[in-house]
Amino acid sequence: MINAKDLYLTYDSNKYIIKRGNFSIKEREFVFIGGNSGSGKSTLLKSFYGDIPIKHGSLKIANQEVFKIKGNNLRYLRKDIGVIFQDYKLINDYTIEENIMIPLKINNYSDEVSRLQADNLLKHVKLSHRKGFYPNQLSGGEQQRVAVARALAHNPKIIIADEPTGNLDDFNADVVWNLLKGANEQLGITVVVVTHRVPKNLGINFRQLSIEDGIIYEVS
Ligand SMILES: Nc1ncnc2c1ncn2[C@@H]1O[C@H](COP(=O)(O)OP(=O)(O)OP(=O)(O)O)[C@@H](O)[C@H]1O
Repeated sequence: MINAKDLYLTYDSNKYIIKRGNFSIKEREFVFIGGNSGSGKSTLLKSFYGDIPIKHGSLKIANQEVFKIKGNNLRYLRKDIGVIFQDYKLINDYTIEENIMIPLKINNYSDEVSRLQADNLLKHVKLSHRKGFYPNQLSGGEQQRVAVARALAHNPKIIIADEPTGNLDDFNADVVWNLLKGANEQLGITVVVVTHRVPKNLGINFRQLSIEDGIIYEVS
């Protein structure tokens, strides 16, 4: 699903953030990426959806060579990917239902189908009763559940999450881990998560990678 060969990533060509990256992540795998602050974890995740200015080597996501994709065609890559951030990145001017509809609209789903899908996902993340609320009327844990629903909305093959529980207490972190586990187990979605806190007792098989001095290591 994700294949990197001699992957190099840099923002300004003076210093490579990722060097000689060789790894692969198979369909349906659940993978954690660790490493010290500033080691390049977010940079690596960004490269998965084509958001790095300078890159060398090969990076294939769902059989698409990311580095060959030009401009507007990135939307075809992003069709396969759902992204979750530590700070939720919901749009405050939109209701939570409308937030979940965004990836559906981008991918040309009709209004009717988008609304239906958003409402099903709101039910899935147990927020149907908040449908017309705006993000700033929700707790952090609730906002992250909306972000998970938005990431799932367009039926992606891969979910990429950057410290998805970084702002959450243990209870809300567990809710998010269970949603990601469900996406992996029940929907067969490949999940790649950057985290400092690998959850205990996740209850599924997972693999761990770590980044040190720009080099990606297999931990387990
Ligand atoms: N847009 C950017 N332009 C230039 N340099 C950047 C940019 N974003 C990140 N960097 C640099 O790249 C390096 C890796 O940053 P990155 O955010 O990938 O690390 P990280 O492992 O995710 O860190 P953290 O755990 O603190 O979030 C850092 O030295 C950072 O300063």
